[in-house]
Amino acid sequence: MFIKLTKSPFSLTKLPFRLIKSFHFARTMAISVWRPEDHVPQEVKDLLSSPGQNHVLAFLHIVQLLKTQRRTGWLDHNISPCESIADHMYRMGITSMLIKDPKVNRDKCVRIAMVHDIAEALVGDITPFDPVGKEEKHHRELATIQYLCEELIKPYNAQAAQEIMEDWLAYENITSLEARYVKDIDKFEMLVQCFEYEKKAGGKRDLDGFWNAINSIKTEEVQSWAQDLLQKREQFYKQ
Ligand SMILES: Nc1nc2c(ncn2[C@H]2C[C@H](O)[C@@H](COP(=O)(O)O)O2)c(=O)[nH]1
Ligand SMILES: [Mn+2]
Repeated sequence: MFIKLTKSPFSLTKLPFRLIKSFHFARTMAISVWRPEDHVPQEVKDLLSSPGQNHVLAFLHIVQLLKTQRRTGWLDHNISPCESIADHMYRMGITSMLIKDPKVNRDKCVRIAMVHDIAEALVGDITPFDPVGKEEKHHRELATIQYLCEELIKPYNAQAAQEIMEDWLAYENITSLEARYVKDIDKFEMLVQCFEYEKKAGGKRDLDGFWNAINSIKTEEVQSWAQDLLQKREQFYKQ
């Protein structure tokens, strides 16, 4: 959907001609307004508009898109088949159960892991290098989680909608120790997967670009896992 800027915010008469020309271009500049509802599969729209509205089923049909969408970072490196978005979140959930730090609520980490990329069902898996950019990615993902919680989850279970929204925002804004751990596990799980793909390719695949992510890992416990992984990778490439 596009919005056309038709009203010029100031009179054109005071500007030199060269600017007027470019302003005409600017006037017709279109701003794309990305909306989650424009990316909902027709089957789900039909289900939501039918008399036998089933919000649980509609939501689960959207969650299915996490099971089928492959992770872009690997596709960009021609790794096929590769893991889906759901595969990534599942192993993050399992990893969260292993945290030893007694200050951490592990169950809360599992919840955050399970929902942190849920908006990608409609937004897609955007890498840090994607031309979409961080701001637009955040806009799309926030609009999507708000849509999922308000339109699909809340009509069935308002409390669940609130909790999922809170868990997603905690991750997005890193507002708790649990969110910090899950942010770290997000990168660590990706690096474990990266090493698994490197080993599967017999070391012939260049995935070095992923390993800078180790610098984003802030907690001591997850960083210790990552350092051990790095050592095993170095040994693998020495053999
Ligand atoms: N090369 C890198 N790719 C990265 C990094 N962090 C994430 N990614 C890829 C992996 C996914 O395909 C996609 C988004 O991942 P999220 O789990 O953040 O949704 O981007 C990185 O540091 N380097
Ligand atoms: Mn993730």
